[in-house]
Amino acid sequence: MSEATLSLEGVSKVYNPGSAQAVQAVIDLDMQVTAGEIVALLGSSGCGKTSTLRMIAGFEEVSDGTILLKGREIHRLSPARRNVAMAFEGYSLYPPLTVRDNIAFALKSARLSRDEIARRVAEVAHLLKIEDILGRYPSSISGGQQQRASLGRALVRDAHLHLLDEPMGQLEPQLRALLRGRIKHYIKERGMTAILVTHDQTEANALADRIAVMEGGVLQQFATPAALKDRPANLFTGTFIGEPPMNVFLAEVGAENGSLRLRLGDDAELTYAATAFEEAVRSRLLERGRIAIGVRPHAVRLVEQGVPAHVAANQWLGDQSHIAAEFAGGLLVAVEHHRAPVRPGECIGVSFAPEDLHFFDAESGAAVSHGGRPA
Ligand SMILES: Nc1ncnc2c1ncn2[C@@H]1O[C@H](COP(=O)(O)OP(=O)(O)OP(=O)(O)O)[C@@H](O)[C@H]1O
Repeated sequence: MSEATLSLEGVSKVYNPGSAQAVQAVIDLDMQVTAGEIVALLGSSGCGKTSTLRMIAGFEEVSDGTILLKGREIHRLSPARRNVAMAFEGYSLYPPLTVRDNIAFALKSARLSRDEIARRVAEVAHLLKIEDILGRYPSSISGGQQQRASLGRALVRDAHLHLLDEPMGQLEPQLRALLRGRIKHYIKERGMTAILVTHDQTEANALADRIAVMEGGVLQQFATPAALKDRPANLFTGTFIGEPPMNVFLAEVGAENGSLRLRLGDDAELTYAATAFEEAVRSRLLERGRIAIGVRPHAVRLVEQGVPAHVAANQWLGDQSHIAAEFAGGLLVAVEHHRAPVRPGECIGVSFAPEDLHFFDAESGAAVSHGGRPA
């Protein structure tokens, strides 16, 4: 991996420190972003992703920690001196300027030639499908158009780092899907480094090389989309990433005659050949005795000889069936890629292949193993 372009070291943010309204928005965040990478900060509302972005941009003070950009400490510099371009969720376009002049503003300040400015503005306007509103003022265009103008104003700039706060939140799904592809291509072609904030997994998966999952101000995992799905670091990431969410059950672990038994509640038991799990995994499971099992809905198999489950609902979504069934004192969700002929009230058999099982510590939620191998 090449040298980190951006480095966050022990970064924390406390709003209203020392008062009754104190909020710990970001806690001891360590993160390295490599040159040319697109990173998504992903998490639910209030998890601290926007605070993180604003600290990097310089619109929010860092309460503790260090931010380095290309080896230079930037966290005490004014936003203008950081060489960071940001597209704001609230757009913040200059009202007296046309969309064209908004986008060209930073290029004029950087004293680029008139031709170069015109070329770049036209290019980014084409990219974002806003060629027809370049002559209009912010107050006379829609929210979605303002958002694209704000995005254009950031993307057009030369900067060490581009920050995009919910860059497509106002756009309808078709346009969003089109622009995702175009923006990724634009960023990659130019070797730009970008961080985007989103609460939309699809957007993070489509755009980002790596995703930083945050919750309660704490970075839960920072990994590629594939690694987040296949090897979630803890129960939070496991259940947050993936749609429908991962099924989770508590189990008592036992071993006898070369098999591993997982007892789920009073009425369900899973039995596997002990050799399906590496020795290190078996001993970790037996040591704990009680474990949380995670299995993704797409990995649930419906088989006649499976463990019994009672169908509560079966929804056909046009290209897949989502089946919810009462299982081990909870609800199990299974996804079938055909129209599954099962009805509410019916008893079905389910099974899980050992390679599809994720084990988590029942108390801390930390991952123990994935697919039979240690986490
Ligand atoms: N200016 C502020 N003063 C006090 N508390 C704040 C301020 N800005 C954010 N917070 C609080 O800090 C926490 C993190 O907020 P932040 O905006 O960073 O989260 P977020 O994940 O970006 O959420 P959203 O997606 O809703 O924007 C929240 O509890 C929020 O209420």
